Parts: sequence; C-alpha cells; structure tokens
Amino acid sequence: MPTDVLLQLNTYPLREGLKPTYGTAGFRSVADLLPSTVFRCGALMALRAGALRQVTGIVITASHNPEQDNGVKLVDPSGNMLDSQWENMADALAQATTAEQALREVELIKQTWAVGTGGTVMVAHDTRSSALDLCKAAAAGISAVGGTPEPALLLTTPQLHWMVARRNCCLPFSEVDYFQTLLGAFEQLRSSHCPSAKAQALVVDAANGVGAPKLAEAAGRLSDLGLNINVINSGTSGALNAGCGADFVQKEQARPAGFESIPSGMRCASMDGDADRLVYFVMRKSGHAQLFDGDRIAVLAATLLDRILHERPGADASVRMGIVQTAYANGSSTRYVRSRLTECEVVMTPTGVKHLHHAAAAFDIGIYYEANGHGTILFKPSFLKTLTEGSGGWRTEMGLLSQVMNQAVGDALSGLLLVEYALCRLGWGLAQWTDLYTDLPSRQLKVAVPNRAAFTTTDAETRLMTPRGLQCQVEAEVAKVSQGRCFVRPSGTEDVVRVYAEAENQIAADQLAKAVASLVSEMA
Ligand SMILES: CC(=O)N[C@H]1[C@@H](OP(=O)(O)O)O[C@H](CO)[C@@H](O)[C@@H]1O
Ligand SMILES: [Mg+2]
Repeated sequence: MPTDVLLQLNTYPLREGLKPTYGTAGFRSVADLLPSTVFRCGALMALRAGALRQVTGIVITASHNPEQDNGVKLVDPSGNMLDSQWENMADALAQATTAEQALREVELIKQTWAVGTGGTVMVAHDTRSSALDLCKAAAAGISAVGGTPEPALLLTTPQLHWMVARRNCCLPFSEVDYFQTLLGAFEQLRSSHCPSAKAQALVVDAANGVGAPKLAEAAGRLSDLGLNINVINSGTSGALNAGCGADFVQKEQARPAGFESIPSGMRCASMDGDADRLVYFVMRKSGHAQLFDGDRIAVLAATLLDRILHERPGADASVRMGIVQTAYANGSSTRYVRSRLTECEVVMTPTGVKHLHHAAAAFDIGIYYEANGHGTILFKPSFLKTLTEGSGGWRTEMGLLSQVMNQAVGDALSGLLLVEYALCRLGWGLAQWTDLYTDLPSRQLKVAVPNRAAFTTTDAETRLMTPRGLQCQVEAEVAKVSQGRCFVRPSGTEDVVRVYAEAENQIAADQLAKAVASLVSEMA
C-alpha cells in the first residue's frame, strides 16, 4: 500500500542536509538525527527478510561511542552483518531526501528482489536513553512494508546476531539458550580438561553498558566453576563508555574510571558498550594498563588450537587454520604467527568485522580479531560435521569450543570464556601470555577533516590513493624511523581520518603519528 508507506515515511523525514552512510558497521550519528535512518533500516531489513523468507535483525546501538550517539547494526539471516550487496541499497534508501524518493527506493528493492511483503525482524537495543524511541521507529519501518517487528529486547549486539542465526537454523534461540550454550560448553571444557584449575578472580569493566547486566547473569554460574567475576562500571552511576570500556583501555592504555582501588597486578578485562569487544589488561604501579589486545587473544587462541590439533592421534590429517587481522594488528603479533605458528596462515583484510568474518569462514578453523578486541573463532560447518562422525577427546573439545565461540559475530562473553579456558588448558598465567612476543610501540590519532571521503585507500587500507601525493609524503616520514610503519584511513564510524603508527620505541611512534597527522591536516 504505497500511500500508507508514503504517509509513514513522511512521519520520519530526513533532516535537511544529512547524508547518512552505512560505514564500517551500520549507520551511526547523534541520536536525534537518526529516526529517519532507523525507520528506513527497519523497512530494508523487513524486505530482506521477505526476500529470503527468513528472519533478519536490527540492533539499536552506537557500540563504544558516547551516550548521546546512537546507531543501527543490521543482521542478516546467517547472523552475520548485512550482505555487502545490500549496503548500497541501504545507503540509497537512507539518503533519499524526500519521502517520495524513499518510496521509489523501496519499490526498486521490491522489484529487484521480487519481494511482495516484509518478513519478521528481531529487534534489540543497548542501554542508551534514546533506544526506545529508535526501536519504535524501527518497528514502524518494519510494519510499513508489511513486515512483523518482534518486541525490542535489551541485549548485547552478539546475543541478537546469535539468536537470528539460531532461529533460521530452527535451533533454540532464546536468551536462556544463549547462556546455556556458551556457559554449558565452557563448564564441560573446564571439567574435562582442567578439573583441578585454581580459582581465579577477574575484574571486568563493563563500560556502563548492556554487558553489565548480561555478565551479571553469567557470573553466578562462573563462580561455581571457580571464576569469580567482579563487574565494575555496571551502569548504576557512571556514563556509558566515558573514560572506560574496551575502546578507551585499548587506545589509551590507561586506568579506566572506576578502577582506582583495583590493585596493580590484578587480572582485568574490559568490554565495550554493546559487548562485542573485549580486551584484557593488568594495571601497573605507574598507572599504565598493560594491554592484552585482540591480537594477543587471537595468538592465544591459535596456540590453544595448535596444541589440541597436535595432541590428537593421527595428527597428520590436515586441518586448515588461519588468523585474520587488519592493518591495525601489531606487527609483532603478525611476525610471531608467521615465525612460530607455522601451520596457521595469516590473512589481512580491511577494517570491520564484515571483512574479517568472511575471510575467516574460508578456513576449517578461522580465528579473527581486530586489535580492539572485536572477533571470534569460526569453525567451518563441514569441519564440525567430520568431528561428530567419530568420538574422541579432541573432537569433543573442538565441538565445545565452537559452542563457546559465537559463530555469528564477535562476542565479548565468548572472548572472556576463551581466554579463561585457554590459560587454564595451557597451564599458563598472564606472564606466559605476555612473553609470547613484545608489542611494537604504537600510536593512534584521529584527525578531524572537512571531508573524510576525500581519503581513499588500497591494499587492505595500508596505502592512500587520494589525496594525491599524500602517500609519498607518509612514506618519507616512515623512512626516517627504525621499524616504522604508518597508514592513514578514513573512519567508517566517526567523522575523522585515523592515523596509525608503529616504531621501535614509543617516542618514535608518537612522533611518526604526529608528523603524519599534520600532513593529513595540511592536505585536508
Ligand atoms: C581503528 C578501530 O578501532 N576501528 C574500529 C571502528 O571502525 P572505524 O571504521 O575505524 O571507525 O569501529 C568498527 C565498528 O565497531 C570496528 O570494527 C573498527 O575496528
Ligand atoms: Mg561494539
């Protein structure tokens, strides 16, 4: 009923001059500017559900960004992020300046995908105060094209991805099932392989986000297993992601808010606002947070899996294992995998889980983590099938790991369970994990520019194509520095250009980043 849709589209007009873009992980902006985009994303995901005759999902979240921001992440029936072919349609629909033009985009999608009416869309949101209004906008968009919006639930991003994936495979998909699957598998792993593991304490910074109540739900069961979790920044007083959370700890390598009384040397972890990122850290007396980032989690995971594969009888049957990284991975981690974990391939992709996930899915066991702690381990379904065909300790162990690790998307809870299991299975403390390799000092800077679209890249974002001439200038700066590496790329989630630099020592890394940031500013 086009006129109804038109009426509805008119209720959620696009603010003049706004040009929302899909970016690295969906649409993001100041919450007040989002109702139109979220309404249209609702319509899009209902049409996608209708076209594929499966359930899709929407998460209202701006992840690690501040409370006043919000955004929308779009979930495909597989539980992965929206198919890249549909990103252009999402952009065209979100950017249509009038209701009539937006309606034409809706009609175009319907024709192209031969979809008569929308399907069912699951909706989740994080703890932001703007969530409920935006959930209403999403539901209105879903209904406008004849789809069915499910009641919006307070969930972590990875929980909703997991639920959508499971539902489309006709598997139990409630939140209770989620906890039962991850925690039940973790319990079995611990009791089979580390029955006499010592009790451990872990202090978790939940960024004052949705991860706090969810981790609190898991904490009782984990404490029965000897893992005593103390959640800090649980949302009762502090602001979301303000001076805390995985993004803060990774980028600043400093003490997050709320950790003033945590003794140095204590095992700590930090999640982001929607609980799809996780990093570990230990406070040092200097106030510096010693970081165990996504690269180090990936290397720990590869070490664990390598051990399991080597222990199995008839270890000659080949299993293809790979680690997927981005240009932000610390050079030392890449060098370590290439030189020491020789049976593990290394693949580089552009930033964003959508790229890493697909590359990881090509392996029997694909480990992917961004340096910021966003990632998981994928087990290829055909590989998992071979595991269930025979019985054996290592097969069961792999199968259980595939349940601990969210197979749809990166998940902080999966990451936490993985690290805890890997350390106890390998018999390691944090010292052995630290000693694997030494991170090269690095520095990340953001540069505000009038038009970040002027910055385009190639070679998995490691080289600039435009503005012309800038790449040569960057290389000239890099050449001045021992073990220097530096790249520039436009952010896909914030209105900035990012500069990453690495060098032999911190001073040189800082100087390199600063010099290149100045070049970027001048050029912009
Ligand atoms: C350097 C960095 O941390 N970039 C993050 C950030 O993307 P940008 O496109 O760099 O803004 O947010 C993405 C979504 O959470 C995440 O996947 C990515 O790793
Ligand atoms: Mg996040």
